[in-house]
Amino acid sequence: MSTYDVDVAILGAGTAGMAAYRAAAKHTDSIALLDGGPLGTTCARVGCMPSKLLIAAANKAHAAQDTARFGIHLDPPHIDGAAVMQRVRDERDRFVGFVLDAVDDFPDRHVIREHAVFEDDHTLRLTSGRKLTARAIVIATGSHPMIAGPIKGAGDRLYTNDGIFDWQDLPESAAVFGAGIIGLELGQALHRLGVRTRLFGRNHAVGPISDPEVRARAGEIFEAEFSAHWHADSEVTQDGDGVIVRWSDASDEDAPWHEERFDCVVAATGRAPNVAKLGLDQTSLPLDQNGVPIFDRLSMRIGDSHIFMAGDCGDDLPLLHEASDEGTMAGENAALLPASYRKQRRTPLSIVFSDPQIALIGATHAELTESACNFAVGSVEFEDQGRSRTMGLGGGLLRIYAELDTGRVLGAEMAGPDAEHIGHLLAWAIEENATVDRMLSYPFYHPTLEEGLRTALRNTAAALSMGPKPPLRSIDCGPGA
Ligand SMILES: Cc1cc2nc3c(=O)[nH]c(=O)nc-3n(C[C@H](O)[C@H](O)[C@H](O)COP(=O)(O)OP(=O)(O)OC[C@H]3O[C@@H](n4cnc5c(N)ncnc54)[C@H](O)[C@@H]3O)c2cc1C
Ligand SMILES: NC(=O)c1ccc[n+]([C@@H]2O[C@H](COP(=O)([O-])OP(=O)(O)OC[C@H]3O[C@@H](n4cnc5c(N)ncnc54)[C@H](O)[C@@H]3O)[C@@H](O)[C@H]2O)c1
Repeated sequence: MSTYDVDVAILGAGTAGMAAYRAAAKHTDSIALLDGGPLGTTCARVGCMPSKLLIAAANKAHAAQDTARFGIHLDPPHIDGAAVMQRVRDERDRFVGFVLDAVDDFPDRHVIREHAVFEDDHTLRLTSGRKLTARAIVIATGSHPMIAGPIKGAGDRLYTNDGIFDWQDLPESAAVFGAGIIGLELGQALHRLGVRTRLFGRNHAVGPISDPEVRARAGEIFEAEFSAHWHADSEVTQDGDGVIVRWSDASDEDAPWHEERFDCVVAATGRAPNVAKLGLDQTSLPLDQNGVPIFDRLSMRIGDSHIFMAGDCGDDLPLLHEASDEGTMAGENAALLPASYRKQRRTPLSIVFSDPQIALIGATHAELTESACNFAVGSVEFEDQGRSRTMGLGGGLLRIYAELDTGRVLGAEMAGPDAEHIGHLLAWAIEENATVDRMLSYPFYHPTLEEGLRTALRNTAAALSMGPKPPLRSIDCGPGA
């Protein structure tokens, strides 16, 4: 007979927590899924889905303004900001509804609508003051936007992803801080929706790109479309119902300072795991310098304890599909303790839904360089690539990294058209341990963007001394291949 109130307690009913719940429920009926916050998941409420809805509207507006070069002349489109935001909210609410229905399907006895903090390794204190003991625990508490430095000066004109999808209308102007994934996606979307936008980054980051050549190419394409400063010093002050931003180029101490007024600041300056308020200091868990428990990413177990991490709170790969995988592993292992299984992780894949899209697949350029791995690089530029050119999709760069001697594809970074699809093809091939030679044996249709992938593979084979360099633009495979 158990001495604990429940077998498995799960802190957080987001993507990771719900996956943990489903996995644990296959093995035990004694579960508490705890969450006192709004249900619906970060992904559906304030993350992946509403951001992609905003981007979809922005890309429609952009396409409607970009027809003249095809010989099609339209009146400039009228962007009805209130209607744009109405669709974002309506569709977002639909996605949130799907999640709420899923939670409604969980037995009431399993769901406790309260937050929890640790009193000791097995005891949780709930918001109501009630205590709950658990044999095993999964921490799946997510993350929150980090606000630090000059942007605090924006006062109540500061927005994060937690607030902007509830806007009733689009602002006239916005200063977007952070040129990471969220900043690029939202900054470009606001610009395309007619919002006067300026993007301020740090340390020359362009999304998550680590390859200097891909980063330079992406930066050049974005800068040609909207105002972006990849390494800016800035000062922000609230000015009535707006903000004044002063900025200069941080790479040059003699650079002049500029000043511009905006309706608001959108902060996309990184996210921090929700661990600080969990009372982890009351436990025996090992913590890293940021206070995040140190766990094994193949089992999600913290040391040899009965406590597991899952999702964004682990500060590892804060992406939806990773949160789901981690939740499943953590929930199953929590229920099966003392058995705890280690599982291979999937090939890393990260996609930014900007235009050009960005994809990082497998090992990054930075990881390979730091590990002193012997690798060769082959690339393709999409500016003159047949399909990209016919569709007017614009340029971009794909660079593929392959192991010397074996020809095994290790990774790739891309900023270019339809990187979401080419990224998947590469990730699936890496998952199968494919070599460049093997990938070149796959079929490629003409004229497609995938022919650009083939050109990059042929160039990689040449760089490995495993094949001839293709003729310029791979003309032997068709025009613009
Ligand atoms: C703007 C934006 C866009 C994104 N777009 C993408 C994308 O396109 N693709 C992609 O793969 N990823 C994307 N992400 C990342 C993705 O949304 C996250 O990786 C994922 O939602 C993390 O899920 P989670 O379960 O860890 O956290 P969450 O879904 O945030 O769940 C955490 C839950 O824990 C609860 N909680 C917190 N503290 C406690 C406590 N003490 N006790 C009990 N419960 C607690 C919270 O209330 C919350 O419900 C995006 C993120 C953002 C912000
Ligand atoms: N398409 C997707 O998969 C997707 C989309 C959005 C978010 N996400 C997830 O959410 C996470 C968080 O996204 P994010 O964009 O907030 O973080 P991020 O870490 O990608 O980027 C934050 C950027 O802000 C910069 N920065 C910090 N302080 C600054 C300041 N004061 N001024 C200017 N720049 C500053 C940082 O140098 C960094 O480049 C991502 O890591 C990602 O995993 C994924």
